[in-house]
Amino acid sequence: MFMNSPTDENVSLSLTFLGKKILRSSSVAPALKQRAWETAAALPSDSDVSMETGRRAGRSRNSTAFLEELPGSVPDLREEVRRCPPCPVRNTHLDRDAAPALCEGKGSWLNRSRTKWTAFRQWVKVGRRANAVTGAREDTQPACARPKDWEEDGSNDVKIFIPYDSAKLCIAQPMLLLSWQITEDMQLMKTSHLEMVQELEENFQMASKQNQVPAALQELQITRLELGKVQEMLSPAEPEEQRPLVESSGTAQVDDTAEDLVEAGAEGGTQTPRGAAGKRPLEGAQARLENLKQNLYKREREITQFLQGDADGSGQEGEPTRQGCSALLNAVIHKAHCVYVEVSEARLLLDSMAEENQLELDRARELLEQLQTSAPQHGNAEEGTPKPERGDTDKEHQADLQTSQVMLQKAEIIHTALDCIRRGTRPGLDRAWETGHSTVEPGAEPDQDQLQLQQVREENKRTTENYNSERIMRKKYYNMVEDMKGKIRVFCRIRPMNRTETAGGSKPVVDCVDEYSVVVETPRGLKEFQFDKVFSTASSQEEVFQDTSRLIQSAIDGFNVCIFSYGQTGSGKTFTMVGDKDLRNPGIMPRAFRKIFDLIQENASKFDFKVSAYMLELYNDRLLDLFVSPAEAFGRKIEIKKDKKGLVFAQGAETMAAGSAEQLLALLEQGCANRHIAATKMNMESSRSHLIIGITIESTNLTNGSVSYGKLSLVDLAGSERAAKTGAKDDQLKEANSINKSLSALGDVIFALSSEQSYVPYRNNKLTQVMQDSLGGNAKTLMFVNVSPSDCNAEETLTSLTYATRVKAITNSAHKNLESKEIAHLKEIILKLRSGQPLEEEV
Ligand SMILES: Nc1ncnc2c1ncn2[C@@H]1O[C@H](COP(=O)(O)OP(=O)(O)OP(=O)(O)O)[C@@H](O)[C@H]1O
Repeated sequence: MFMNSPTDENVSLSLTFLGKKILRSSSVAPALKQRAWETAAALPSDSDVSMETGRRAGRSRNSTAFLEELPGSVPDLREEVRRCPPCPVRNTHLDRDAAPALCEGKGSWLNRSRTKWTAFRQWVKVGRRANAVTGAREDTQPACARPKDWEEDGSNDVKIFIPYDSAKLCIAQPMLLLSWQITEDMQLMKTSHLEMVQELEENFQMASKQNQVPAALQELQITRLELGKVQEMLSPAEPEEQRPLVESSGTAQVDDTAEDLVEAGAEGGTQTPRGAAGKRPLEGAQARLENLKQNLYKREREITQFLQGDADGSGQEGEPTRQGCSALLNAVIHKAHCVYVEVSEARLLLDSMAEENQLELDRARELLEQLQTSAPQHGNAEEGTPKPERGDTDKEHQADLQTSQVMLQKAEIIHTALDCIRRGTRPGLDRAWETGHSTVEPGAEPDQDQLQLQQVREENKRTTENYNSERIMRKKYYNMVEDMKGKIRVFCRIRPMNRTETAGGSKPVVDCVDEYSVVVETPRGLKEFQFDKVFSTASSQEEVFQDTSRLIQSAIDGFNVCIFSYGQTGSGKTFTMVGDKDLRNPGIMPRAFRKIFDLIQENASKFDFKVSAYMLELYNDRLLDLFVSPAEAFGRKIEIKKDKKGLVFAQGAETMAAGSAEQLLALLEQGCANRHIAATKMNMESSRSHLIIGITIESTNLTNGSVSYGKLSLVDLAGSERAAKTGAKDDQLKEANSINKSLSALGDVIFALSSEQSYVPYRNNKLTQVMQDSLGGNAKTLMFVNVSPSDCNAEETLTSLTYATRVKAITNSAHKNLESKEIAHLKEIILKLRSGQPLEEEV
């Protein structure tokens, strides 16, 4: 290729060729290829080079920078070409001179090409070597200056003729040249990297050497601080001058010198002059530690002396302060008491030590008593025996006395210490010190502070008791007022844990705080509920009934009374209302029957009573009469109606008269036998229906003839249940759905009543229809909310208690169902006329 016009582009192309890039064949005219390779070494001036560089930078700054940086890049080569004399490979004549054999056709094409290429490279090297010899810098005049005639030519265009076959090699050679150059460059880079790494290592070593001393000092400073803290802990009442030097030297002095540290470690805490700088810092720290150890031993000795009653050294220098010892001793005894309480082995050990000590104490006291009473009797010595010298005997006796006193003191101190540890009480050593006694009895008179503390404690106790009793009274009166207002009363009963729950690893989470409050442990903390009465797991059936009996009196007096139990399945509703299966623990119903007839008996001289009862169950949304056989019951249609006074009655159900409690009990047993009961996962005898017993008590006042109608409704609701928990399937699932539906309807009624809504949805379910006169009606109502104590039922328990809290808000309007004598007489006449009976003439 030949470029006559040295445009930038052409220069670029030709230099690119020289600079190890292969020319693109498309830019080479085929005709020219045939002739020769011609390179226009444009030899641009410096300004041209900079212009060129700038333009390229505009196009691709990164690539340009890269080319300019690498040896053999475009500017490099340009410079090289500029410095060197024209290439001698101008034409094939050179070939002829250099290797005539080749020119004469000897040698292969490849050999000839190689020779020419070698000549070209030698020409390039000449320029480099010349540069190296003169040490010329790039910006100075090149050592291998251009021949003068060349400059005189005034032509910058130098034509380099490369034979075509050489050019072919040139096309191949740049690759070799490139790889060679890259290898060389990489070698250079590697060398420089190694140098850099070495330099960095040296720097790092120097820096770490510089840092080493401060780091060590810092470490030692921290050690000193820690030691200072240890000493502080060990000697709370230590005199000022014994405090660790660290306090005075400050905490952030990282640049402390080794001398400072030696100072800190000086023996006995006294300062060593700064001149003692030959010691190493660690030695100073060790000395300090040694000093601390010595202090600790000293303290231990002092305390031991103190405990042994060796107060002889009082007033001596270095004696521990009384407060310090007392505080420390208290702390030790407190810790020992904690261990005694918590570790059974320690308890055993201390108890056995106390027993041994007691024996020792008794022995020591006995011995001392003997010695005190048996003073040496010099005159009574038996005849014939040599009389000891009076002075010797006295001395011996005195010595024995002293020894036994010491023994007693020792035993008493140990006794005090053991007693304090066992009881966790503060030793009365301060008082012993003050009074000069070395021993203090466990029951020793407390000091003024203790007396005050005792008084405050007792006062607190009294105040708490007063508060509690007042709180209970307040609740009681509040309930009475609520009762008078007609509020439904709610009792809560917690049943005991059953075997399944205990075996399953459940734990109780429900507890009664007092007789009006119950708390449930929930994941979010304790939740407290207040009721008119709370019965704990320990409450008996009798106790539960006692609070209920007042209502039975109301029924006798002509009020409409309803007692019902509500709660999760298996929570103890039937147990509360009916009792256990064989009625060894009768519940409210049998007890109520007895109570009715007891009261009737009591009032027999004033009233005439008639008692009748019906017994229904609501099973799968059907009301069934329990006084007839199940088969017959399914054939009957029972409807809930209301009389003129708003009292509910069951039309179509048998009503049985009862003249005694036994008759009523028999009826109850008969009814319960007909009731639907089945075993579920939650309860072996789960009631699958709601049980409703209505007992009507008609009482006629024998004095004025007035008649009152009291009604006692006793309802044992079926338990709310989750099918998954009870394992209910098929028929049981149907039963459970019906139970839940009716309870939900009851919930709606309770919600409407408690929120005083104008419409109460009694008619939505047969259960709510039956209970209409008990909830919000003309009744005194008592609800039992039965709960399980177990954590596995905690969710249901919370639901039940929340439900029951709502019920408490409902107000009934209870009033006596009373008729005057006249009305009663007129009613009787109407009945007789209707039935066609003759009317008796009144006298
Ligand atoms: N206070 C209690 N003391 C001793 N045992 C009790 C107590 N309460 C309940 N139980 C026992 O727990 C079991 C379940 O009680 P109960 O049948 O009364 O539950 P329930 O609430 O009526 O259940 P369901 O709604 O399924 O009929 C019974 O064996 C019962 O004897």
